[in-house]
Amino acid sequence: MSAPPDQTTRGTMPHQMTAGQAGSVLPELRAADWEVGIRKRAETGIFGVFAELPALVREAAAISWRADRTRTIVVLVTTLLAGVMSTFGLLSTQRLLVELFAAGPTPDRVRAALPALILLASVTAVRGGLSIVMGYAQNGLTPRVVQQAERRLFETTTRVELAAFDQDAFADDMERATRGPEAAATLVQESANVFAGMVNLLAVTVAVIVINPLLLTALIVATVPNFYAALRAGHLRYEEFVAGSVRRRRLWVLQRQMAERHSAPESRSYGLRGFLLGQYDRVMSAQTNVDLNLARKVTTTTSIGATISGIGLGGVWVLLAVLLDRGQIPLSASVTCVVAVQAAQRALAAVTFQLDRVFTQGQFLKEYLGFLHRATAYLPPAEAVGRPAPSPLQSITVRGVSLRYPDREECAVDKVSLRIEAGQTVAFVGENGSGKSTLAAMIAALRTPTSGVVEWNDQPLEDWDADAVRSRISIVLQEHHRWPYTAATNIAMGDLSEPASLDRIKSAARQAAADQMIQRLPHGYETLLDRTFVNGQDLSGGQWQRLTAGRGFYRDADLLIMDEPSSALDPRAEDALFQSIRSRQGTRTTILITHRLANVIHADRIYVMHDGRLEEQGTHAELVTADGRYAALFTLQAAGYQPVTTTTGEPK
Ligand SMILES: Nc1ncnc2c1ncn2[C@@H]1O[C@H](COP(=O)(O)OP(=O)(O)OP(=O)(O)O)[C@@H](O)[C@H]1O
Repeated sequence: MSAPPDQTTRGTMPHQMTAGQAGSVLPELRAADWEVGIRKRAETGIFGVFAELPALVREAAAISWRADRTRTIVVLVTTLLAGVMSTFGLLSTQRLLVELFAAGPTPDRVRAALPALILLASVTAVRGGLSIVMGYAQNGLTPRVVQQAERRLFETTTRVELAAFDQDAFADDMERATRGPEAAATLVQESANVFAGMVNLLAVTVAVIVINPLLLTALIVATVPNFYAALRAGHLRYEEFVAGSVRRRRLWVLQRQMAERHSAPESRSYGLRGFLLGQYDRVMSAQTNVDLNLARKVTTTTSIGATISGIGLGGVWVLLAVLLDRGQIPLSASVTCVVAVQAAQRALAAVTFQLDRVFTQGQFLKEYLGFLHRATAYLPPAEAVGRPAPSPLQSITVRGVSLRYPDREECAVDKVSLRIEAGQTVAFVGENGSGKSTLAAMIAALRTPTSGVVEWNDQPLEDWDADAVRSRISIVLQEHHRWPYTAATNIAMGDLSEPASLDRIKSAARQAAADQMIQRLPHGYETLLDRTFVNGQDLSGGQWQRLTAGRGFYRDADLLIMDEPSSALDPRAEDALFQSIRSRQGTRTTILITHRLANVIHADRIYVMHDGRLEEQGTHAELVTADGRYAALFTLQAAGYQPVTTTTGEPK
C-alpha cells in the first residue's frame, strides 16, 4: 500500500518501509514535477547549453564589474597576458629546439639559440609575475563578488511575499540559487583562462601545421575525444545536481533531526532513533545509487575518450616515425612536433577543465539569475513605491474576502465581510483550521486575498504603501519565531525604526508579564537566547510566548493582532496579559484570536469562523442568547471549570 502524498512528505511509517517500495514511497526520492523544465534544459545537450555561455559570462563580468572594477580589469588583463606568455613560451621553445638541432658546431648552435633562450627565460619570469598579481587580484575580488551577489539574493528572499513560501519549488529553487554568487566570482577568471587557453591551442595548431599538415588530423584525433568526454562528464554531474536537490534537502533536514537538541527529547521518548536512521538509510541509499550511477557513467565516458585519444596519439607517433624515416621532415622539426603535441595535450586538458568549470558554474549562475527573475513574481508591485503612508487608523473593512492556498480545493477564508472601528477590541474565534489566522494575515497585509478587498480607512490596502501599513500593525504570531539574540533585542525587534530604549523594552515586557522572568535570567535583559552560542540560554515555551507578546507591545501600533498569545501561559501570566490587552480597549484597536473563550467575553465584537466562513458575530451576550456555535463552544469549555457533581447535585 502506498501512502498518501501528504503523509509521505513527512516521512513514511516504519511498517511501510519495505525494500521493494524504496523507490516509490518517498516522493522526494523521485524527480518532482517542477524539475521537468530544468532537466529538459540540462538535457538539451552540451553544445546547446554552451550557446548560453556568452550571455552568462557577460552577466558574471557585470556582477564582478559592479563589485570591484579595478580588480576585475586586473584579473582579466593578467589572465589573458599569462595565456599570451604561455604561447610565446611555446614558440620560443620551438625556436630553441630548431637552433639546437640544426647542423654545425655546438658553440655556434648554442650562440644561435641564445636569443630564444633569453626570450624563454623572460617569458617564464613575466608569466610568474603575472600569476602573482592575478592571485592577489582574484583573492581580493572573490569575496567582494560573493558578498554583492549574495546580498542581492537575500534582498530578494527577504522581500518576497509569504505566498512564495507556499510554492513547492521555491525552497529548492533557492537552494540551487545559493551557489550562484561563488559561481559569478569564478566565472570571470575561468572564462579569461579559457580564452587564453584557446589562444595557446591556436599557436600549437599553427606550429604543427607548419611542420606537416597531416599531423593536424592526428593531433585532432589525439585530443578531441578526451575533450568531449571531459565536457560530457561535467554535464552529467550537473544533471545529477539538479535531480538531487530535493533529496539533498531531505538529507539535510534528517541530519538536523538526528543531531539537534530540539528534536532530541521527542526522538528519545518515542524511540524514534530507528525510524530516523531508517529514513536516513533510505534517502542515503537512493543518493548513493545516484552517485554510483553517475560515477559509472562518468568513468565510462572518460575512459572511451581516453582510449580513442590514446589511439590517436599512437597514430601521431607512427606518422612522425614514417615521415622521419622517409626524410620528409628534419629531426629538429620532429622534436618540435613532439613538444608541440605534448603542449597541445596539456593546453587542451587545461581548457577542458576550465570549460567544464565555466559550464558548471555558468549553470549555477543561471539558476541564481533564474531564481532572482522568478522571484520578481512575488515581489510587491513596482507601482507600490511612492504610495502614501496610511493615516492613523479609523476603521478596517473586510469586503467579501477569500483566500485559497495553492493546491487546496477549499478556500481557507471564504467571502468574509466585517468592519472594525478604531479603538475596538474584537475577537476571532472558531475551531482549528476555520481560517482565523489566515483572515488576520490578510488584515495585517501579510497575505493578499484571492478575491475581495481589505480596506484601511475605507481605502483598499493596495492603495497604501505596504511596508508603511505593516509598520502601523503589530502582530504576535501563533507560530512565533525564537530569534537567537538577547532578551532585550528580542523585544526591541518589535520596532527598529528608532534606537532601542531599555525603559521602553521593560515597559513592553511588563505588559506581557515577562519582566520578572527576564530579570531572573543569568544576564537579565542581556541574556543571549540561543544555546548554540557560548553563555547562551534557552527559555520554556511559555517564557518564549511572554517574550513574543512583549515584542508585540513594544511597537506603538495602531492595530495589535494577537494570535493565540496565551496557549502556553500559566494562569497568572495569562491574566496579566489579558489585563494589558483590555487596557487598550476604547483607545487602541486589537484583534484577538484565541480558543480560551473566557478571555473574549469583554470584546466589543466576536466573530465566529467555521470552515473559512464567518458564521456568527455579536457581543458575548448576543452570541450566548443566539445559542449557536459560539454558545455551544463556550458552554463546553465552561463545563470544564464547573465542580464535578454527584447525581444528587452535591459537589464531589
Ligand atoms: N500556508 C498554508 N498552505 C496551505 N494551507 C494552509 C496554509 N496555512 C493554513 N492553511 C490551511 O488553511 C486553513 C485555515 O488555516 P488557519 O491557520 O487560518 O486556521 P485557524 O483558524 O487559525 O486554525 P487554528 O485554530 O488551528 O490556529 C486550514 O485548513 C489550513 O490547513
